[in-house]
Amino acid sequence: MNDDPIVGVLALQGDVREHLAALAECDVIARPVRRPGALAEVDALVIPGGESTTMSKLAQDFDLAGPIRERIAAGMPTYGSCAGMIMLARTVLDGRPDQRGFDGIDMTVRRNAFGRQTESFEAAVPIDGLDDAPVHAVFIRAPWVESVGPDVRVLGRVTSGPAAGRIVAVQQGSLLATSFHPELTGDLRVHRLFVEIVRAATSTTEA
Ligand SMILES: NC(=O)CC[C@H](N)C(=O)O
Repeated sequence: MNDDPIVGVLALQGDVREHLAALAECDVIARPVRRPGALAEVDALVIPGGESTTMSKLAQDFDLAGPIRERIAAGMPTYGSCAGMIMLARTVLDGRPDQRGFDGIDMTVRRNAFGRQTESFEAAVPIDGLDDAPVHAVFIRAPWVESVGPDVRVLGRVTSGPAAGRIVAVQQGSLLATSFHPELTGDLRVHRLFVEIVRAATSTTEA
């Protein structure tokens, strides 16, 4: 029954198509989620990169903010990349005062943290659990994680340059977040890692 979990991609704004394409290659059923009815049908959710302030507003306009928060609190596996990481954070620095996330991961993130001169850059980032080679990480006006709570596992940090040591990949239970955009590179390992998390979570709840 769990052979093909249904993984939704929050489709309000951002690079939705790229995540749907990456997930479709990972042996799951990938679907856009734009309405509460579609959310109710998915086992897991991906929150794409884009602009967190816009996503926050649209989530409220589309009556998805409350239901997503509730599903996450109830254990729905969720992966956020870039703006999606911001939406999953408990605390956001340099956000808009009215922006509201889904309160998933016990962490503080800083929006647009890498600064103007390094708005976009690429770096090799070793990720815990993906040990064969570092991930080629694409950062676009990305957040970094300033601090994490005791239940959050740090999976990856920037290894060189002025931002060396900054946390850019984390996991808390079935919640995963990266500052960067694996959906843009064709490297499916982060999506596969998430699908493993989804399979583990759905098999325990339905066993
Ligand atoms: N590429 C991205 O997702 C950028 C995130 C954006 N800076 C935000 O605050 O939401």
